[in-house]
Amino acid sequence: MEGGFKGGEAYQKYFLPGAYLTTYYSLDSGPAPKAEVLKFSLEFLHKTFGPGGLMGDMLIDIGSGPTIYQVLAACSSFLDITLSDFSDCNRQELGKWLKQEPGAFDWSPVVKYACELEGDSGRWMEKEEKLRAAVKRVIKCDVNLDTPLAPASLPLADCVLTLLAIECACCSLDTYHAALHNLASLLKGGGGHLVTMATLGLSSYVVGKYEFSYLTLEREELEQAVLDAGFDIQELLQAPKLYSVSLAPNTGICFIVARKRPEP
Ligand SMILES: C[S@@+](CC[C@H](N)C(=O)[O-])C[C@H]1O[C@@H](n2cnc3c(N)ncnc32)[C@H](O)[C@@H]1O
Repeated sequence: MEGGFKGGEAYQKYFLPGAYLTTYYSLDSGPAPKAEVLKFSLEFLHKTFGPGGLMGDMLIDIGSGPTIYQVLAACSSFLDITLSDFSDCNRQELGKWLKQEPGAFDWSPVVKYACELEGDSGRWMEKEEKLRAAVKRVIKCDVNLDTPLAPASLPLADCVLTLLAIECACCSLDTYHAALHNLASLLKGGGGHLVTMATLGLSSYVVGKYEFSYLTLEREELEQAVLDAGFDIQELLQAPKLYSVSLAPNTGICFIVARKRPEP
């Protein structure tokens, strides 16, 4: 990849929410690797947040981007959901869907799949309404700050969710470790959970005509970073699910559910 690390400012200038969504999140374009990754993610999230899974008052999704798939399962088990992202364009895109504005992305195929997993594909419209009601705010975040949600300040959360975002925000393994520590500070001690998903073996991915950097991680590096940030890993799922050789040539994906250790 030319030009090395491309962080938050590149997202502000060059990220195209619409292109990202149609490239990586259109389920109805038939069998495609990206659709398999999305379905696999929805299945993992259903298992994690579905009946008998994680629940609580407050969940904060970090680096939401323009997507809402990641909180479809959680909106039935958390009362107060915060979506957050570094980029203005992504927060605006989220607002379009939440307020049902013209031009909002059609998430209905994804919502229907999530409802199928819950054994109720007929109630997808109610699911969308439930999610809209559960999302209480969409705010700026920067994982590289020791107060990632500043200037907003929220009560400590029961769960921090972050998919495919920290790796885009960090230029090195050291900054990745620091970012996880920053996210740990948003959680209740001794009970708060981190749920994260990273793509393995990826160094960049394409949105539209722009190539964004992605911190290349192996499973062991991800695992160690979560442990070092003060978590005990409760579940780790690695899968050889691939995105696209031309757009995002990864070697697999990895999910982790971890519980924050009690403060010393
Ligand atoms: C690949 S997208 C992931 C979006 C979504 N979570 C998903 O699962 O598709 C990466 C996101 O990270 C955000 N980002 C980049 N730098 C960041 C930073 N320093 N802090 C928080 N988010 C950042 C970008 O704005 C972008 O929305």
